[in-house]
Amino acid sequence: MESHWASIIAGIGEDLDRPGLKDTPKRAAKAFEFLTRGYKQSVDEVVNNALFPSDSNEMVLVQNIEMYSLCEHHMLPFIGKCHVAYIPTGKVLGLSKIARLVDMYARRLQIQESLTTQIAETILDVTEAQGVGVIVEAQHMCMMMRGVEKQNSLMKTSAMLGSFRSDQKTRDEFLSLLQLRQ
Ligand SMILES: Nc1nc2c(ncn2[C@@H]2O[C@H](COP(=O)(O)OP(=O)(O)OP(=O)(O)O)[C@@H](O)[C@H]2O)c(=O)[nH]1
Ligand SMILES: [Zn+2]
Repeated sequence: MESHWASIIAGIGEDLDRPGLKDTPKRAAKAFEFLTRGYKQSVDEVVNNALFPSDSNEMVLVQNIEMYSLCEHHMLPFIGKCHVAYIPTGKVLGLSKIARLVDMYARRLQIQESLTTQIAETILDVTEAQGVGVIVEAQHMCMMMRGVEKQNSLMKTSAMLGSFRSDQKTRDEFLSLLQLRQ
């Protein structure tokens, strides 16, 4: 990646030998490795068996998980929040693991719709929940810094699985819990 960053810097007409840019290809390569580190993670490793028996069958919501991703079209950041809810059936997932799973998928090249679905399907798969609801709201730098240059548009996507899809009351409970506190 380092040599490719050097070509990009040369490509924009910059002087690779100027002192300020001397280590930039190396830094940029390292930064991009970090920004896409989700490719090196797996669900099993992230979850680390942190599933705990519980007889709760009430909704669990983790709200406002901050999220940084890169759009797969321009490789520019999209930044926002993710809200994840599920209804357990006998076991609950370690709280931090929900945020770690969000990060694992966010730290890849993504479109927001796929990111949302991947998070929801994984939580359903891991917890064997009765249902899962995921909402992502994000601002896309490719729409702000360039292109159509809209500073205030917010993209909201949702994925509703199981009872969150089939049962209107569950869906309503999710949305009202979300509104209790922003
Ligand atoms: N659906 C969806 N579209 C996205 C996402 N991130 C970026 N895009 C869009 O991907 C599209 C790519 O369109 P193209 O016409 O191929 O590329 P472009 O010429 O750079 O498009 P503009 O952004 O309109 O200048 C744009 O409309 C982006 O807004 C995302 O997460 N979901
Ligand atoms: Zn984009």
